[in-house]
Amino acid sequence: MPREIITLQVGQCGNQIGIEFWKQLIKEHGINNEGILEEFALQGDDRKDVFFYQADDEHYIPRALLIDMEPRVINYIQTSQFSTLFNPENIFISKDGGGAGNNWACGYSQGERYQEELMEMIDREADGSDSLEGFLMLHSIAGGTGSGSGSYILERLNDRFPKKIIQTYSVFPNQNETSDVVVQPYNSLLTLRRLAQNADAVVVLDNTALNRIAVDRLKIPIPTVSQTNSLVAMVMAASTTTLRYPGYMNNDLVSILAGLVPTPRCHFLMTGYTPLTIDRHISSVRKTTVLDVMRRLLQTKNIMVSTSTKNGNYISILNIIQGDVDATQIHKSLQRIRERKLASFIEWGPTSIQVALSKKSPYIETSHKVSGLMLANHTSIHSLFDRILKQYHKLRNRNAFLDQYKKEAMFKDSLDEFDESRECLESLISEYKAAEQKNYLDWGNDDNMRIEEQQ
Ligand SMILES: Nc1nc2c(ncn2[C@@H]2O[C@H](COP(=O)(O)OP(=O)(O)OP(=O)(O)O)[C@@H](O)[C@H]2O)c(=O)[nH]1
Repeated sequence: MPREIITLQVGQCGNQIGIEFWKQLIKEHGINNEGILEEFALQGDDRKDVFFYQADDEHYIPRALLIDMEPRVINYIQTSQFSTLFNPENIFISKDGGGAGNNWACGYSQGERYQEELMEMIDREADGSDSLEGFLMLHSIAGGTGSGSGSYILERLNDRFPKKIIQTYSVFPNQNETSDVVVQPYNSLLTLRRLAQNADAVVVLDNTALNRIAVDRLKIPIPTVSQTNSLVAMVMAASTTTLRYPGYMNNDLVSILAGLVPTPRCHFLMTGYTPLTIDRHISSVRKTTVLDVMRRLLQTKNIMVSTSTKNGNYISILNIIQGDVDATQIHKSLQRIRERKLASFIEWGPTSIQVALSKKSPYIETSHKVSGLMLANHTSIHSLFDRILKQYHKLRNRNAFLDQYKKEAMFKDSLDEFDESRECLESLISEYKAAEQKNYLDWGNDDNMRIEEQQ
């Protein structure tokens, strides 16, 4: 029985990374740009029905909803070579087409305004699955639509489908760039509250780290958006391989997340991938034994979040290893990593690196024997949230750029929404800091207990 997953791509970034994800998926499953299965892929034993369904004419159609408040990116997709891949009924562009002007409040209220149409699309798509497992949302947290409308949709999804998994791939803004979106700390803070409260898992895709990896590891002096997006697509495709190629374990999202998220609030995940390639840029990796791959996945420089995993501890790790590998190599590598103490884990629970061996698509040639993706829950993610909070305080202390927000009903009479979101983020940061302590499971149970702050 397939456990179907519906993908919602929201806003410019969501749709841009979405199209790269689908390009990668159709390649891996031997489906052409129009959705037709290639002759050579007719005998495949892969599970296409998790992410696709077949139309009456046998075309494979992505279980995807393309949502934006301005038409540019979706129009581009509709006039590209993938114009017939998606179900036109699953495309939503707001009637006024003006976008959300990089304003969370405007994006949120547009989500509310168009809720009927949006929920109708989601319900129709959900009714079309036999055994829906959940939703993936792709978006950025810093603009207006992906962050604001994305937040609204997350809340509605949680109300309407309380038993379904909601996982997001959330793009965090590049902290090293002078931002084109001056209010991105506001938008990020408001979105993080919804991600904390309404998602089961958030895969953090950090533009700061993606850029650094493209420059340092792949020697691309000025990476384009499309180049960083192919890194994202690689990670997204790899993180779904165990769902798409049947194996013994990790065949559904529930089992993947059960191992990665032991306490529900700490559900923000990091990724690492090796060996990396984009276009013809290949990282300097020549040798890919299982141990090499697993060791590299633990190096901060390969992790796609701009925090240092040298500080703090791993709460959990899942390595998805693809290639010609047998179980003995995995056991030996795990033993070596333990002996060398290459990963520092939390002390309040049973921990070890979980490994899923997964098939590779037979239709794509790769230059390396073994490749690996790490999905990890690491306490140092709080430093990313700390940075957003600091930037937020800078703006908020001056009450800077609040007029655009006050124009929307939600902020007209009070700015409580900001304060509540700040509290939520502060509490998330405290939770991750507490998770670094041995007595984390007692934390909050005893008023007298103090958690030592680790700077
Ligand atoms: N990695 C990546 N980041 C992107 C992409 N497009 C935009 N971003 C980032 O996303 C943030 C801006 O969000 P957008 O997705 O452009 O905005 P939006 O959600 O469409 O909202 P509005 O433009 O206000 O309607 C910035 O931090 C950008 O750097 C993309 O294709 N890939």
